[in-house]
Amino acid sequence: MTEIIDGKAVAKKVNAVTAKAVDELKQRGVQPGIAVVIVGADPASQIYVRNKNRKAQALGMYSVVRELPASTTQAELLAVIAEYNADDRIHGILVQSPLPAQINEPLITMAIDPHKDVDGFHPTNVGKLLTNFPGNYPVANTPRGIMTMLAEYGVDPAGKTAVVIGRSTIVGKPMAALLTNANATVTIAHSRTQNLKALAKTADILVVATGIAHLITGADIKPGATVIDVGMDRDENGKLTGDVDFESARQVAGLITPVPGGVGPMTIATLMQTTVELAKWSDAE
Ligand SMILES: Nc1nc(=O)c2c([nH]1)NC[C@@H]1CN(c3ccc(C(=O)N[C@@H](CCC(=O)O)C(=O)O)cc3)C=[N+]21
Ligand SMILES: [Mg+2]
Repeated sequence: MTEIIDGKAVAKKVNAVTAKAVDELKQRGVQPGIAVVIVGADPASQIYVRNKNRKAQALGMYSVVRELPASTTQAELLAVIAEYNADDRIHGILVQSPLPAQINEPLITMAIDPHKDVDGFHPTNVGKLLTNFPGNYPVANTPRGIMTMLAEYGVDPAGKTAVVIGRSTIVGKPMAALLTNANATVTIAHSRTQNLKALAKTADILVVATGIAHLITGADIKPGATVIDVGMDRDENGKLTGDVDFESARQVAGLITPVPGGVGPMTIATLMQTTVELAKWSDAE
């Protein structure tokens, strides 16, 4: 029997723990704060930013959204980051991607104080993840949220064959690192991978983050596998859909995330969790 992983329900559990942690920090005089910076008026980005802001406020955090025009220069954006790096009310800084062409995205990532890097994209934090460094540091929220869902549904990656389709800095690479650190045997596949679908079918844990709607179908899935769909694609009718063809995949998978209601809500919940952790760690310093 296939079980559907309820990302909304797991997110709710995570958010309940976060709300308690916010209260505890507030009693010590610290209100966790997040700054989200958005450059340009991409409507999809604006919706995510609004959702993040609403969730942060609902959890009792301090939340600011800075909307900058699409014409913002590299220097102007760097100045905004410097401002939040120096602002003691802000523990997490998120610069929403994508950024306009005139902005050098890696340089922006590097400009964020690694202790305020709520996305976990700064090379210092990526390096710590890759080296399985001890101690506290932020880790990319989408893959981390996926690890939380796996744990919640009793999926232990140790010894399992995992295939991650997608090699982005945001999802694929940190996902592979987390699964490797959890003792899975991990392959990263991508658009140039030969025999991609045959490879996918070897996976006990299959994570699909390609941006190609319904790339993976039931025929490409090992019976009983855990299938995690990171896709946020639009179908012919403009409806949100995943990289996995849910209807055929659910006939074969053991566990599967839906889109919407899977990875997305967990990303936001984990972002809030990370913000509170950054506040806690900075308070302990
Ligand atoms: N620096 C940065 N960090 C990010 O974390 C980041 C980013 N840039 N740029 C854009 C992407 C996208 N993203 C999503 C988060 C939650 C949902 C989400 O909650 N989705 C819901 C439904 C959304 C809907 O219905 O439209 C779901 O899947 O159920 C989606 C997308 C974070 N991103
Ligand atoms: Mg989802």
